[in-house]
Amino acid sequence: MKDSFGREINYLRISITDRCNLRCRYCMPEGIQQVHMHEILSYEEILEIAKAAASLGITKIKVTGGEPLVRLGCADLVKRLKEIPGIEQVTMTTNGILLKQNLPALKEAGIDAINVSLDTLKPEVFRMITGSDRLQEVKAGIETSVSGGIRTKVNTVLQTGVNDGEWKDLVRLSKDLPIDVRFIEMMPIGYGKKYPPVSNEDLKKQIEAEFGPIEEDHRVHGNGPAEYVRLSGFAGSIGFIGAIHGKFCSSCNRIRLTSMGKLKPCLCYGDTVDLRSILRDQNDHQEGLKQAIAEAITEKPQAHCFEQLNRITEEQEMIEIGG
Ligand SMILES: Nc1nc2c(ncn2[C@@H]2O[C@H](COP(=O)(O)OP(=O)(O)OP(=O)(O)O)[C@@H](O)[C@H]2O)c(=O)[nH]1
Ligand SMILES: C[S@@+](CC[C@H](N)C(=O)[O-])C[C@H]1O[C@@H](n2cnc3c(N)ncnc32)[C@H](O)[C@@H]1O
Ligand code: SF4
Ligand code: SF4
Repeated sequence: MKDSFGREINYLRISITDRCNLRCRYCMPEGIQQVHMHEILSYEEILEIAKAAASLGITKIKVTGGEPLVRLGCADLVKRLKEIPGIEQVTMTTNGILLKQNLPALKEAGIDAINVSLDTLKPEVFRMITGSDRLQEVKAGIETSVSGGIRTKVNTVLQTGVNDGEWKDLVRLSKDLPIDVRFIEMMPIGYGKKYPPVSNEDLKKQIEAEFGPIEEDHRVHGNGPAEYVRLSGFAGSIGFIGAIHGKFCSSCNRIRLTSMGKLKPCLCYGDTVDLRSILRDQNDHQEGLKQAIAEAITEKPQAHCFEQLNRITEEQEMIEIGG
């Protein structure tokens, strides 16, 4: 279905938990206040919502978190999402810690692609950013995903004075392996407000100066907002998610579901439509859900206002929204 600005909305991001086994400094350094499991949508409820969304034209689903792989049964959910008529792709964004052990089940479930967040290749910087010593597990997750034949991308958020000196090594990850390395500009949501974004436009120039001419890559790499370039002799591509310096809202194609059943039309604003109450209080779930999802799509704002911090109304942390 189209929103009121003519954008086709075909991509639903589902946060299946707001718990996480890392404590990234720009996302949730203290961990979330745990809510009772009853507050969180059950897998059955998520599937009902996905079914209603598919009937309105959603064809692509991203499973995210918190950390999606800390919730038991995640691979089975992927399998059941893929069985919904109209759903063409189910992909996942993960911190990679539990990926290696979950890969067989995810493959079996038919996962279409996996994005792994990795901001640094240095154990001491990993510890500083995430509060954890589990860098090797993340790397093993990426390697297992690639060698298992899954389309794999790496998500990196650069921070000045922390990991911005590592961009060359991170770019090189895609030299020999067919993975896309994507640089995401920090967004002023939650703790992200404390850290200014490193400009992807400047980074592109630095990459070109170091690795030679970049060529735009128009092949389809996923369903998200990244722009891709190719470097001569590289197996994978480099992607840029320039939320601040390369605003992409005019081509937005998505809505987001939080783990507590709130449907968010836009990352930047706090407005939501409550789907959980429809599931728990109404009889004809599918009809109620369809109406509510259509309402959220219709009310989708034209663009974010990250350049004017006082206009941002989202008060949740990124861990609750799912990125
Ligand atoms: N501003 C903005 N940022 C987004 C949006 N969608 C994704 N992002 C950012 O891009 C990051 C990476 O998203 P991913 O979960 O890896 O997935 P994706 O890039 O949307 O999708 P694929 O390319 O299909 O894998 C997110 O964590 C956000 O930081 C969006 O709608 N608006
Ligand atoms: C919120 S996490 C959820 C999935 C999973 N735990 C992970 O880390 O991939 C999804 C993505 O959001 C990114 N992210 C978190 N806070 C951000 C912020 N303020 N600005 C930009 N990206 C952010 C993370 O780097 C990660 O790639
Ligand atoms: S970015 Fe992902 S891994 Fe890091 S704290 Fe947030 S949800 Fe957890
Ligand atoms: S900030 Fe809002 S409108 Fe812009 S791309 Fe993200 S969700 Fe879409």
